[in-house]
Amino acid sequence: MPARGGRWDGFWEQRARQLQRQLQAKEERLVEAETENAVLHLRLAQYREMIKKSGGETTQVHVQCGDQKPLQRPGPLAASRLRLVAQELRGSIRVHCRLRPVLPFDDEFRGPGSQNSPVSGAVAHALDDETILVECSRPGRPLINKTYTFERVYGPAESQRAVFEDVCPLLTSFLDGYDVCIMAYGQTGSGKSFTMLGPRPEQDPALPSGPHGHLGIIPRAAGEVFRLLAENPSRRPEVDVSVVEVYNNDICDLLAKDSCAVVSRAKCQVLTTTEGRKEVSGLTRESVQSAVELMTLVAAALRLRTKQATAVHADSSRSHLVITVTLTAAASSCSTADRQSDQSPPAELRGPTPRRPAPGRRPGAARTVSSVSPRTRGLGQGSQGPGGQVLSKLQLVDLAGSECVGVSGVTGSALRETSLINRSLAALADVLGALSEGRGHIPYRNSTLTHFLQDALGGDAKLQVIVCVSPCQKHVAETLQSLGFGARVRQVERGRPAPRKPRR
Ligand SMILES: Nc1ncnc2c1ncn2[C@@H]1O[C@H](COP(=O)(O)OP(=O)(O)OP(=O)(O)O)[C@@H](O)[C@H]1O
Repeated sequence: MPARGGRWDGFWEQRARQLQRQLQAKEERLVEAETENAVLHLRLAQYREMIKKSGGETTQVHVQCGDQKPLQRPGPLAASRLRLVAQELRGSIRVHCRLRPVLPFDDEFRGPGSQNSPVSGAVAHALDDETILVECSRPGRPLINKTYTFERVYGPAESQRAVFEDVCPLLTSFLDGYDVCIMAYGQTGSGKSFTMLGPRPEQDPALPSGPHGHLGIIPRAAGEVFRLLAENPSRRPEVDVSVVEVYNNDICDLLAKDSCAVVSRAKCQVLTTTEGRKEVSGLTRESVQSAVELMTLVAAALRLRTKQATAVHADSSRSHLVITVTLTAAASSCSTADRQSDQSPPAELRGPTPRRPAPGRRPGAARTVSSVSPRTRGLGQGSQGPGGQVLSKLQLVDLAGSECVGVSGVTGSALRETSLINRSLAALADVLGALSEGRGHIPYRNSTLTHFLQDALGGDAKLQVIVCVSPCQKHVAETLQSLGFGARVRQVERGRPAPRKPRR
């Protein structure tokens, strides 16, 4: 065996790298096999259910005739549950991609680099539910097709409803005590606000009760959370909401009012609690009793959000928007997920243990607006739940868009905004890159955005990233960048969730 030190160091380093690569390849195969196993478990459960419903007749007939029909494709809800199971096996992060349609404004705005390009020509295509293809052409070079796979890919024709259906299982997790973060990422004008909020929600409060086919995830989620809570009022749920924008690296409280009740856009700081969690100091948290109340607050906050027309998008958001819904409720004797559907994954496939509040703990701040004193909410005080109370946080994030300054044509203060947006998004990519490589130091503090979202990015929250992309030729560089970001997020392994601990 070679001696240590001197020229042998290189040998050992090379050997270590080789073994690490082998280990990684084996681990990837293991995760794939476990995911397939989970899918088979669910199919088996579905088949057993079908057999039960048909009194066993179908099986007998199929067995006698040697019927080898392929398994039925699961319905949308079953498919959502399957994706959730796959997420849990992958370590609580899933990445979806949404390709928006070519829109009239794609022809209106032409950046300096796009004069000769076919503006409305779609070069990105959803090949199937999980694959997106981008045609990359460069002058004098052969056309290259690049494909990316995600847990789900939505084509241009897919509805807001279809996108929301995949988010729904995360909302049941939220009610069961898990922290959840749903985040839209993408280039300016790629459809992030449309996906998260719907069209022009600050003008129309986008109340979930109305007949709005275009409602985005946030109003639909508000409706769904309160619908689920109403199913089990004995949990005595309390919901509060805060809305902030991260603008030019500052956190601004969009619900804050001064002593004359005039909106103040107070600036806040990120703090670390004694439990090591990130909270925002002095943040206004309004107690809400219904989805309509929640969305009315959101709509008011959206009117304060910083916007600016650019050459790519006439109504571009210049800040990252984070809506945080906090739920405190008595623990349910059986989880919302269990009650909700007979399509629940087997118990051994469920996710991490939900977080419980420390006795008397109320995260957040001095200016919390709530009708109930935090001291009345200690563990074990709820009369319903044998395990006391659960506390969970749902963060809904509409990021500002990445953009190429040359194409968006911004100047002056907008240029500073753009540069800070791009820097914070680069910091986000760095954090996820560091997490995916399992680095010892994760640079959360390089930007206010990543510091604020630290618990969602590297903690035990269930994180869903929706990468939004434009189909147009003129945006192809940004599209590839966004898809690369999504692919990187998929590499993040945050440890396989532990089985849920029984509640006492
Ligand atoms: N899937 C879609 N179907 C129809 N219209 C869409 C879709 N996605 C986006 N749009 C429209 O495209 C325009 C740009 O979308 P949106 O405002 O969501 O972009 P964005 O990514 O949030 O941009 P920015 O980062 O600049 O704020 C809007 O007019 C929106 O209504």
